[in-house]
Formats: sequence, structure tokens, C-alpha cells
Amino acid sequence: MKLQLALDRLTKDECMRVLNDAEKEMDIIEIGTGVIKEYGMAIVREISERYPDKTIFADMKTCDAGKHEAQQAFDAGADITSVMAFSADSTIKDMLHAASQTGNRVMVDLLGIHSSDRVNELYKLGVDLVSLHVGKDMQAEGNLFNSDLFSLLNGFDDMEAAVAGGINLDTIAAVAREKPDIVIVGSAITKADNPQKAAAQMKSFIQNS
Ligand SMILES: O=C(CO)[C@H](O)[C@H](O)COP(=O)(O)O
Repeated sequence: MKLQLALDRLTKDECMRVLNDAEKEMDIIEIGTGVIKEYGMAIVREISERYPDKTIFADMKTCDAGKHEAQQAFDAGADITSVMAFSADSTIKDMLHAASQTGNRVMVDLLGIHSSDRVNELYKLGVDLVSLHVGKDMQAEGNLFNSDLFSLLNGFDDMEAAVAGGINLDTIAAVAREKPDIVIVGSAITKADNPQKAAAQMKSFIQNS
């Protein structure tokens, strides 16, 4: 199980400060969608150059123009980029193709997907990495992580699964019990008084699960 730090809803200085504090605990550094919208591909490039030994995830949340956006992410140094699961199959196929040309990967974000039929279609397209995601606005409506989320992936054991959405020290044990491949944590680390301590606690939970 890997720990992915999501840098979201932060200024560039805040991103760099959190990374500086918590880098040691991270397996994957996520440059969040909002951060990319604010600072462009330049921040993906800067972080990937500053942390060459870390896996870099650019949360592009692409939903169209897949080839172009995947190329943008990989050219900037991302190892993994993301696409929304509702996108056209051709968008997802183009991104998988772009990734296969450069030895990179695509994570398909299952936000809003409730049917395993779509997961099956993604599987047939060759998708091998997905994220179960409770969005920020859904969290605000009281939808928090719940182990039922994982039932969407029943029978798709070949797919690697990440899980994201308001995971904190109170919920990480339940998340880790489901044995996802990647646990994505944003605010519980980035907004903590001591991001390094929070990250270390998260890491120790997932290492001991
Ligand atoms: O992709 C995201 C938002 O779209 C976030 O990266 C993800 O939700 C993790 O952040 P948090 O732990 O704060 O919910």
C-alpha cells in the first residue's frame, strides 16, 4: 500500500512547504487539479525536477482531448495522469496509448460512477489503475468514505485501486482494511498543524495494515 499526498487548494508556497516537511513519508506526490489550474504545467515540471525520486501524479482530471492533455502531463514530468471515467472511450484509449509510448500510467477517476458496468468497460479498454473518489462537495454533503465504495471493484482484482476523499486519522484504519494499492490523503496532512507528523502517522497505519 502506497501513500499519495494530494496538494490541493494550496498556494505554490504552501505546496512547497508541505512537501519540504512531509516528503520522506510520501510514495506519490499529487499535484492537485486546482493547483494545476492556478499555476499550469510549470508547477508539475518544478516539483518533478525537485523530487526526481518520487512518483509524480498530475491530477489533470481530463475529460476530453485525451492525447493532448496526457502528453502535456508527461512532458512536464508526471509519471501518472488522470482522466474522468465518464469520458468518451476514445479519450481514455488515447491517453492509455500516450502513456504506453512513454512508460507512464493513467489513473481513471471513478467520481460519480455507480455501476460496475462502466468499470467493466474500462477494464476492457485496458485500464489498470482506478481511483474510488468521494469528491470535496460530496464530503460537504456528509458523504464520507464508506467501505461500500469498494464493492464497485468486486471481480476486478487485476486493477490497481486508489482511494481518495477526506481520509483522515479517524478513517484511515477502515480504508487500509480494504487493502487499496494507494491511499490518497490531502487536507488531513496539508492542513495539519504538523504535516510531517500527520503524514508519518498515516504512513505507519498503512504500513502496519
Ligand atoms: O482529487 C481530489 C479532489 O478532487 C483530492 O486530491 C482528494 O479528494 C484528496 O483530498 P482530501 O483528502 O482533502 O479529500
